[in-house]
Amino acid sequence: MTRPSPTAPRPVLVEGADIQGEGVQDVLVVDGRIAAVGPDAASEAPSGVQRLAASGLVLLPGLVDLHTHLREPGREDAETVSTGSQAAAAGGFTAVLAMANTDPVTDNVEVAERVLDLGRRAGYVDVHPVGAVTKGLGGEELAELGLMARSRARVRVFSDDGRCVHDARVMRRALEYVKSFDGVISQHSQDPSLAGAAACCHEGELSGRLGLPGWPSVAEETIVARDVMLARHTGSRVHVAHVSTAGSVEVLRWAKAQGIDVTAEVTPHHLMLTTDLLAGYDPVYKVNPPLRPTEDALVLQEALADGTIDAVATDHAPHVRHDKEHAFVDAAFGMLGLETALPVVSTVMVRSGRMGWADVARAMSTTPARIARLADQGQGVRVGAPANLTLVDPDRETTVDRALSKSLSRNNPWHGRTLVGAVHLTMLRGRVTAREGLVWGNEDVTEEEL
Ligand SMILES: NC(=O)N[C@@H](CC(=O)O)C(=O)O
Ligand SMILES: [Zn+2]
Ligand SMILES: [Zn+2]
Repeated sequence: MTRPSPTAPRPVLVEGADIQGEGVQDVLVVDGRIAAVGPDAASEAPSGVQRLAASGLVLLPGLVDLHTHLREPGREDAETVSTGSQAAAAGGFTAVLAMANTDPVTDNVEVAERVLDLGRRAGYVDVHPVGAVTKGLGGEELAELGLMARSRARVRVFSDDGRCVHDARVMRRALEYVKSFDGVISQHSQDPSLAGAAACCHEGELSGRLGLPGWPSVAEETIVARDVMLARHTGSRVHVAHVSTAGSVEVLRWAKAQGIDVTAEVTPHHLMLTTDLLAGYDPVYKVNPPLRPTEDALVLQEALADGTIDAVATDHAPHVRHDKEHAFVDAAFGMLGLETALPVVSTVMVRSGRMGWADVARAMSTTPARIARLADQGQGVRVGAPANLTLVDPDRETTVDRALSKSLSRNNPWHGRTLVGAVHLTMLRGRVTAREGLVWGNEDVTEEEL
């Protein structure tokens, strides 16, 4: 296939796609923006327009991931900004928030701008660095929150993810601080005194039987409850990362009813994979927070459908083989997610009738873009919006093959599973970044073209 032009892309006419599942329309893209939607789009198309036959496909606004681990700087053996960005584009994403638990930690302007620049150079998706809440993720001293916010990276999302900001006083001060520039704290909710570093299996009958250290639901729920009260007290925004329990959903539902400014995300794996998978001690299923029982997964699905949970976020967490292939208790926490997120959501939420495609657009694009205050993303399929678009084949079945991933890592819990709904094409500001497993970024462009 000829490579789509990476710069000054040709005008594109997307013909006959079902827009967010709400009706078949043509969409004209000119100069990286949506120029027309509807029956007149074809007649407004300039000569030389590239036609993209899209009948039978669903057109979504480009997906936005609030929670991605890109591992650069520090663990470029597991993932780089470039390889993670390629996986993101292949998965239908046009923007990702890159978590701060890198080495060095993204707790200052220099690292934040470095991640931003690496993302721009790669050119597959917009990469927005998340800033650490505390220096070195140490949980004690606040990081350069204001400086990161005012830097070129315009950081708005702050998180010590991987660790919980467990000191209530530190959390309160962080919330007060980010309020001045409309930032948000994304919390990894895990009370370390209730679920320590060794905790790796949902605490219940199975953890006892398997002899694995238990990670009780209440270790998440007490932090969620505390944080919504701190958000109420400070009038600031708190975001709950990877919600995994029915009790957390109850707290969120209550907090939202009070008007507290809290948002939450759920991962595809917590929607679909459950504790019983740990019975084989396969470390590919070891993740933080742990996979929960079916009852929790069902409540998470309902809460996503009714909006109590605002967004889907991948928590894409690549790890090299020698960190993952250990006895269960010693293996690293985390699993890949960027390339399977849309197919999993399609399978669990759309095929089941729990959500329509417009709901998917909300949970995977519009709302995450709003939470992260991204100006250029999540604006929907409407005239004037930047042409960040994802074409989905809603009926295509694929059996996941970990060897085909763009990620450098292979810790893929979906390997061998058949999912219904696949990403066909991704477009970033009018430029095709992924199509049927092929990806294009700035690295494919010569210096002259740039
Ligand atoms: N989710 C995980 O199990 N691991 C994440 C950290 C995190 O999201 O807490 C990682 O950085 O590997
Ligand atoms: Zn986390
Ligand atoms: Zn994470």
